[in-house]
Amino acid sequence: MTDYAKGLEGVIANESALSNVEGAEGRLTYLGHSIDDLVANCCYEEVVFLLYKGRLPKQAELDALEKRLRGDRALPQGVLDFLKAAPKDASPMDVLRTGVSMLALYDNRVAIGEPDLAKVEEIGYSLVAKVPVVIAAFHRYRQGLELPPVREDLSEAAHFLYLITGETPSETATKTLDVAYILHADHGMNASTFSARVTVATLSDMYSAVTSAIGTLKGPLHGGANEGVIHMLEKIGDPSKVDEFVEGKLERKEKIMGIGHRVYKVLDPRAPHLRDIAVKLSGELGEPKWIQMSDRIAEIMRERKGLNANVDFYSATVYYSLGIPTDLFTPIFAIARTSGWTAQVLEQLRDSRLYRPLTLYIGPKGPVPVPPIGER
Ligand SMILES: CC(=O)SCCNC(=O)CCNC(=O)[C@H](O)C(C)(C)COP(=O)(O)OP(=O)(O)OC[C@H]1O[C@@H](n2cnc3c(N)ncnc32)[C@H](O)[C@@H]1OP(=O)(O)O
Ligand SMILES: O=C([O-])CC(=O)C(=O)O
Repeated sequence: MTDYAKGLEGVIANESALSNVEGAEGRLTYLGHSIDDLVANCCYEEVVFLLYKGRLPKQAELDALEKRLRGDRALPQGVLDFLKAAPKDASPMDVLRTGVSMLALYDNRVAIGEPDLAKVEEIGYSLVAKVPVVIAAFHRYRQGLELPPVREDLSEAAHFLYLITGETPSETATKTLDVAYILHADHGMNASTFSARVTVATLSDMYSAVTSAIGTLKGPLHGGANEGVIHMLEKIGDPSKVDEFVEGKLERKEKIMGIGHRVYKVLDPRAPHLRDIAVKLSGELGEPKWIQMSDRIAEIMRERKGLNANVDFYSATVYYSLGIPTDLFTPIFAIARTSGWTAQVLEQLRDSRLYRPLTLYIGPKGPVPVPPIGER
């Protein structure tokens, strides 16, 4: 049998200057800046600018970007009507996927064919501004509440927390979510970004690309793992039960959510940032058991399988500690990753080639006869 890279493992599919995932070293940089330095010195909006423009903004440029994003938060009435009418028990990721697709219907900048990059960039910024509002609006409506009036005096992280709770968030909560946004913004040729690039490389449009990406992020082997982590911790219930639970999973050859990575062969460099925050927040809440259970799971998996925690493992406890409902965890990942998806779509369009790999055909050799239907 011809050898091939199942799941495209190890295959280089394109060039990118945006993020560098160094799997053996456990390093992640955006445009050469380490995520550690970005978390220490920047806000999420600076990272959005970095991904779009290839360099960090000066103060006036940051101010202009913030103004632009804050001024682009209002949703078309048709999308608000859909969010209100959507089944209350729908998955927020499904609602987001449809909501983003619907936004295209109200945007006359959308065009297929040879792209107008300036317009595609405008749509990208618009999605960075609107994706959080789509999620928050659905979350409010499903509880029978109104969406609080959109505000222009709050950062991206603060505004999302304000919309879902109706209250101006604390500085700690805002800073926590801002750091999570920075850490989730971009990550090389991950599955959802790949979907976005494949879609736009047919010269389809930005909304189609981000819709594809949302559908891809949702799966539990990708962004959906953060919700799986909390479900797992709830099921385990107590630190004394961790060993038995993990051993059972390993015996049955089942996956532990939030553990393992296709590229990182050592600890995911985003995980320690999120763990530090999770330790602090769950301690403040007087609920250290979540982090105790997480740490023990990570320890067993390291020892038994040589596998480490990924970004989804501790982000789950961070969001839980902020009081965010579990089914908004993956949508929050989508909010942050919209910056990376849209920047990568722009990068794709600047030097695009259709993605079209091959299949190793393993079906019947044929020609297989086609008898009339009554004779089969
Ligand atoms: C943001 C993100 O997308 S980060 C990833 C989020 N996903 C998760 O956390 C889901 C759990 N993790 C996984 O399923 C995997 O580690 C993946 C999908 C992330 C990457 O996996 P792949 O590179 O495809 O490795 P693959 O699934 O082939 O696993 C290789 C081996 O490690 C084992 N393994 C990998 N991850 C896990 C896990 N989480 N729990 C138990 N075993 C695991 C596999 O069973 C397999 O073992 P075997 O060789 O004995 O059969
Ligand atoms: O890179 C990947 O395969 C998955 C991941 O960690 C991410 O998208 O952040």
